[in-house]
Order: sequence, then C-alpha cells, then structure tokens
Amino acid sequence: MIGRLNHVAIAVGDLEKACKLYRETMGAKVSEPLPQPAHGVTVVFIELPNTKVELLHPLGENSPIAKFLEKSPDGGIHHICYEVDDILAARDRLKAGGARVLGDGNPKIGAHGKPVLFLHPKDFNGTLVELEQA
Ligand SMILES: C[C@@H](C(=O)O)C(=O)SCCNC(=O)CCNC(=O)[C@H](O)C(C)(C)COP(=O)(O)OP(=O)(O)OC[C@H]1O[C@@H](n2cnc3c(N)ncnc32)[C@H](O)[C@@H]1OP(=O)(O)O
Ligand SMILES: [Co+2]
Repeated sequence: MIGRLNHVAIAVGDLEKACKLYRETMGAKVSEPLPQPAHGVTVVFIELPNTKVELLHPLGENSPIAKFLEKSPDGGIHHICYEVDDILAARDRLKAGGARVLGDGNPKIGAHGKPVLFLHPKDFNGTLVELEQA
C-alpha cells in the first residue's frame, strides 16, 4: 500500500542556521521558508535527487513540534512521509489494523498542496508517520 518516500522531516530550533548548513556546507538546493499556519510550522524543503528533507520550525502558539523541541533543543528527526495513492482507503485500512490516526481523522492539505494525515508514533516503532496522497 505505501509507495515512495516523499520526505524525512527534521525539527530544528534555529531555522536560518539549519538552512545555511544544508545550502553552504552540504551543497544542497534549499527552498525559502514556507509558513504553514494550518500545521503550526514553517517548513523548508531541501531537494535531493531521489527525495526531500523537510526542515520544521514551530509557528504560532500551539505548534505540534514545540514539545519535541523542548525535549531535544538541538533538533532531531521528527517524521517520515510516505506517499499513498488513495489516502482515505489507506486511512481506513490502517485504522482497521489498530493504528491511531492523529487529529480529527480527516486529511488536511499539506505543504505540497496535497492531502496529508499523521499516524501515532507509538503505533509505528516510535516513528511519527505522515501519509501524503501521491
Ligand atoms: C506541513 C506538513 C507537510 O509535510 O506537508 C508537516 O509535515 S506538518 C508537521 C507537524 N505536524 C505534526 O506533527 C502533526 C501530528 N503530530 C501530533 O499530533 C503530535 O506532535 C503528536 C505526535 C501526537 C505528539 O504530540 P505531543 O508532543 O503533544 O505529545 P507528547 O509529548 O505527549 O508525546 C507522546 C509520546 O510520543 C512521543 N513523540 C512525540 N512526538 C514524536 C515524534 N515526532 N517522533 C517520535 N515520538 C514522538 C513522545 O516522546 C511521547 O512519548 P513518551 O510518552 O514515551 O515520552
Ligand atoms: Co511533513
């Protein structure tokens, strides 16, 4: 059911410093910061030949990554995003298998303009999983 790896997300406390690290030291193609108010984060995409890395920085009062950064102020890998062909079919299959879908269970539009959902890290070996409709 799951398809391509869309991105790996890294939460960072200092977005400018992280962008500079990837652009200058790592020599990567780094986007401008894109505020995502519906998700409580600002994202930066780093385009690699075969996938993307998403840098995440908290936005607004109730950012879902605030606690994560409190626990790991230097940042860390926050989630992994897999593509699926049909996000509602994927959600229903995962729920039937006992996985917890986060939020109200309905997809939101993600940073690529496509529907996304998140699955509880405790149901996936301690890894927060994002699904994005391909
Ligand atoms: C724009 C979009 C896109 O790409 O298109 C995005 O990616 S938006 C990316 C940002 N959006 C999201 O992350 C939305 C989904 N996330 C959430 O709903 C939340 O962050 C949760 C995953 C439910 C965590 O919430 P919160 O930090 O308030 O809960 P908590 O601290 O009580 O955590 C409960 C337990 O899960 C663990 N935990 C928390 N966040 C984790 C993570 N990212 N990876 C692995 N484990 C994690 C905690 O250590 C704790 O374990 P212990 O109990 O063992 O200590
Ligand atoms: Co993401």
